[in-house]
Amino acid sequence: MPNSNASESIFSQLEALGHKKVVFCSDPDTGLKAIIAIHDTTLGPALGGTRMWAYKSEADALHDVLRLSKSMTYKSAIAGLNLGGGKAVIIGDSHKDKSEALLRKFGRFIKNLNGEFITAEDVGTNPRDMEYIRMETQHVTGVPESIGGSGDPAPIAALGVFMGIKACIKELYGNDNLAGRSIIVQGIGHVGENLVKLLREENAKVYASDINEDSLGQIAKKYGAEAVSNNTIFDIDADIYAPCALGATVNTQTINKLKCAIIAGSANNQLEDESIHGQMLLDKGIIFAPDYVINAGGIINCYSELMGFSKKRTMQLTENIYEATRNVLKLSKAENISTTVAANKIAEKRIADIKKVKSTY
Ligand SMILES: NC(=O)c1ccc[n+]([C@@H]2O[C@H](COP(=O)([O-])OP(=O)(O)OC[C@H]3O[C@@H](n4cnc5c(N)ncnc54)[C@H](O)[C@@H]3O)[C@@H](O)[C@H]2O)c1
Repeated sequence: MPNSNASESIFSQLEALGHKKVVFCSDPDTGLKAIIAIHDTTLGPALGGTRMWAYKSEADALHDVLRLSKSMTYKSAIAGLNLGGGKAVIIGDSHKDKSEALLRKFGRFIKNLNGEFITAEDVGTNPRDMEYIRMETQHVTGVPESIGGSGDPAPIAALGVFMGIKACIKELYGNDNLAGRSIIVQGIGHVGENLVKLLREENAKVYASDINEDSLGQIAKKYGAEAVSNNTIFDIDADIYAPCALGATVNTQTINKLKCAIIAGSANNQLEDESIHGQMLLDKGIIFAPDYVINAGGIINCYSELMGFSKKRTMQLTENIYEATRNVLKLSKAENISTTVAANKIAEKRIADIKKVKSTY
């Protein structure tokens, strides 16, 4: 998790990122220490996951929740959802410090926000935890399917990434057929495996890598992908690199090695430095599908759960990621700006436009 600038005042941090509200939740009885950050609610209630992490300091936890909640505003805006951006962090070790009482107490804090913030699972939390939160508040998504939830978001997230990849292929080659195209998928976890399946169904050549060699071997065999070592992926001459494991894998060192023409994957915050590496990719002519644009399937799944949409409607909304990605690539080309800057501009324009709509009571 990124380190904070602890010396900066809390209000100047909120002002710098444009947050409207931050709630500190403290309950010594259950050991709960949590921060809920609401970045923007122009488009709708602020939705974002609850991350449980053993932060080194409270300042680091605040820094993380502010950064993550802002990116949720942009993710929902560009996906065309009527949701604002928010996020919560619970400070603690998810393996040792989690309890029913802690999660239910946290649910009470969410309840007190009267729907301004809605949560979901994230790093360190799971559907069972959401079930506990649900015992205290309606304002939670990602509960198990058996109690009316939308279930595992990974297949939907993978579909969104797949549509984003197709949009990039279309931009470069004039058609979006993946047959015969080659792609490196780094990280064959929940999203990565579903992505490999979709790619292989369209006869793309898939190079798969993962640090977990056992599951890599099994998954590669199951879908007819070629298993490759994580150390060699940047030497492979493939059309597309799909980071589906960790953030910051796109940096000065890897950009200089990379042979691919397109980067498009599910991992959050793929660029080590958004402005430096976004510009580097633009200069090198590598198409970068901004992660928050193409990995929006997870939030679309949550939105569908809230709205009571069918699976079919969820898939349709996710398929719109194709058009959203095309629009980003077109603006990037027209204005010679990085795709990240282009995506931010589109998201900010939608928020500004809807703010005007909402000015009439
Ligand atoms: N699950 C979702 O719905 C969803 C939605 C949006 C974005 N994302 C993002 O997509 C990424 C993957 O999510 P997931 O749910 O599939 O996670 P996951 O934990 O199921 O899978 C991650 C995989 O990456 C592998 N991995 C870890 N470090 C690696 C490395 N250095 N090199 C190669 N492989 C490595 C792990 O072994 C694991 O198999 C994450 O960044 C996540 O934040 C996930």
